[in-house]
Amino acid sequence: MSRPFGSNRLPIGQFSVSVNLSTAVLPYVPVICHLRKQLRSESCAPRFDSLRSMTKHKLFLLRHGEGAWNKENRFCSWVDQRLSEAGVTEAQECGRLLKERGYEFDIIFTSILSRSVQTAWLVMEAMGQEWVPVVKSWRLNERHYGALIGLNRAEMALNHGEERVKVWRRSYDVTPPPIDESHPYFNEIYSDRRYVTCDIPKEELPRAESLKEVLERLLPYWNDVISPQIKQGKTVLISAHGNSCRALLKHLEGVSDADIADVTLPTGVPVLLELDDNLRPLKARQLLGDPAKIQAAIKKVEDQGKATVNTK
Ligand SMILES: O=C(O)[C@@H](CO)OP(=O)(O)O
Repeated sequence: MSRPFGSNRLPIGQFSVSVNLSTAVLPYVPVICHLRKQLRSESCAPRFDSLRSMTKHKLFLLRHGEGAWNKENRFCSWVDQRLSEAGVTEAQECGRLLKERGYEFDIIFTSILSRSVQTAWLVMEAMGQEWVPVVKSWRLNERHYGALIGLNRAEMALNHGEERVKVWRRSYDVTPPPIDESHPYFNEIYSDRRYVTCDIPKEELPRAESLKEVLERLLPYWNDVISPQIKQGKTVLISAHGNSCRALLKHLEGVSDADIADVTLPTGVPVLLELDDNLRPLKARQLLGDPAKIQAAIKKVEDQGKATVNTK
């Protein structure tokens, strides 16, 4: 015998009752249709997007450990200095701290300057994660300080005033005078083999950069290479420089042109950013480590631009 559409027998204990499902479900049909429509509708999509976009990604930015010229208070920029003894210790301590807190990296990006590569190695060694792939690009290099390269900041402050030096060091869109062939470090920089490995011809590499110009050369690399890795769920460490990290922070956190002048990063202190799926920060950046030591280290970097400076 054929059963009428929608009718069924519902077991209730040892009995069963005949139910006409179409009658039982009928009052809920408008609600079900509404819900189905809502789930499919455009207006529903952003709600799901915003849920999805809450997914947390951890991104770590690290300014390399102290380099020899940080200690001598000279603009170092594209001159390839290795870490000082203190810089080696800073990088190792940074690695130990990250290990203690249980962080693990899937990929590391560095500039092509030795101090950022060396820092990444020391961090990974201290973490016991030496196997993690390291990818290098000139686009993460320190800002090109042009003709200021090699000069002593305190002497510059004496000759040109502290304000002028602060503008050169920390403003967003002021480009220092360009380096030219007569500069004592011109050949050392532009005849270095690493600069023929770049994704643009050597002749097109910068001769001086504002922070804005750093961001402009860094952004394509961030968008095309680094951020897809983060979106795939990888935990990324960027071991770079004071100003390349500041440029990226400005971009990710939407820091204003004026406020970025007050952002200073100390050497060897990891900065943790928690990002959603659209790579927007979910909370304020965290500088990891002892807050008092971090404050003192920030002050030391800021004071480098004073006319009299204690570099101890
Ligand atoms: O010397 C440089 O290239 C940078 C730091 O690495 O200097 P400043 O802190 O003055 O931007």
